[in-house]
Amino acid sequence: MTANGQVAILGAGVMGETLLSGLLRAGRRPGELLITERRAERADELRERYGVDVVTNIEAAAKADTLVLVVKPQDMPELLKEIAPAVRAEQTVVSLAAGITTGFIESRLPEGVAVVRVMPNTPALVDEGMAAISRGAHCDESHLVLAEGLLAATGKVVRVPEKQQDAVTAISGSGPAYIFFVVESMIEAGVHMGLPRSTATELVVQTVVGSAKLLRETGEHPTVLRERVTSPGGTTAAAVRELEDHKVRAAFLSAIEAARNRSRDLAAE
Ligand SMILES: NC(=O)C1=CN([C@@H]2O[C@H](COP(=O)(O)OP(=O)(O)OC[C@H]3O[C@@H](n4cnc5c(N)ncnc54)[C@H](O)[C@@H]3O)[C@@H](O)[C@H]2O)C=CC1
Ligand SMILES: O=C(O)[C@@H]1CCC=N1
Repeated sequence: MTANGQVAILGAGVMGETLLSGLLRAGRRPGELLITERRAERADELRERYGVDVVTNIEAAAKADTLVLVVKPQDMPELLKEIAPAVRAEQTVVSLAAGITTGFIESRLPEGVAVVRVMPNTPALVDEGMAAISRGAHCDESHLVLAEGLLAATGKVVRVPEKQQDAVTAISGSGPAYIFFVVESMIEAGVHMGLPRSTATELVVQTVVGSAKLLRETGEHPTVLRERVTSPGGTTAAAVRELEDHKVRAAFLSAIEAARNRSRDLAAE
């Protein structure tokens, strides 16, 4: 048993499985983990794949020391109503749901329960996740350390004030989707110009991985790195001019603000 005791993941969809598999890769034993899942066939699939016990939400709330809530924001009220009678003040509740505040969760659980809000992202599946955590009203350092221990299994973790979580959700939570959108667009451009799809895909994926490593390993500002690619009067300058003409920078700003606003609205649904 680790210092965190037993961890239950309530809702084992895309993000629940991502966390589950990361914790197992990081050395947690299947016996330290429990999952709950509304879809029976999905529960069977995960039990078989990972050797973890599948229990009901009430059983998870009664047994586990840490409850990680990974259902959709819209399913959160029902889940909290179901587990509230079994939750105790000595447990830690960790929520990965976009837009759901710690206050929303605290008001639906017994008084005094520590709630940590987390915004993870899917690169956690390959241990390159980015997670931001925020404390609720009843958290102390030990609860944040516990949440960091869970998320550090699959990548980087930073602490942010909760008021920044909607912006974080719009940047790193949804962020992988923007990158994949750019990747799709670049591959399509290659295909339009006659490259075989497999060649275009290999070129684009390695370019994205290489560019990400260059950013991380040099610590250089992206503008500096972009300027180094941009020869005077050359190909990159021609391309960047088109991106500016099509207001791609403004489109990113609007898109990311829309994601932030959507995160703010989710708790009200
Ligand atoms: N997919 C992503 O990239 C990210 C997702 N999140 C958050 O993670 C949460 C889950 O998202 P996904 O995994 O993408 O959704 P998903 O739909 O793949 O997974 C949710 C799972 O919860 C199950 N579920 C629903 N109600 C339940 C209940 N009462 N008891 C037990 N299981 C229940 C569903 O059957 C489903 O398998 C959301 O709140 C989302 O905001 C956060 C960051 C990134
Ligand atoms: O799209 C969503 O609502 C979730 C939260 C961040 C990424 N996926």
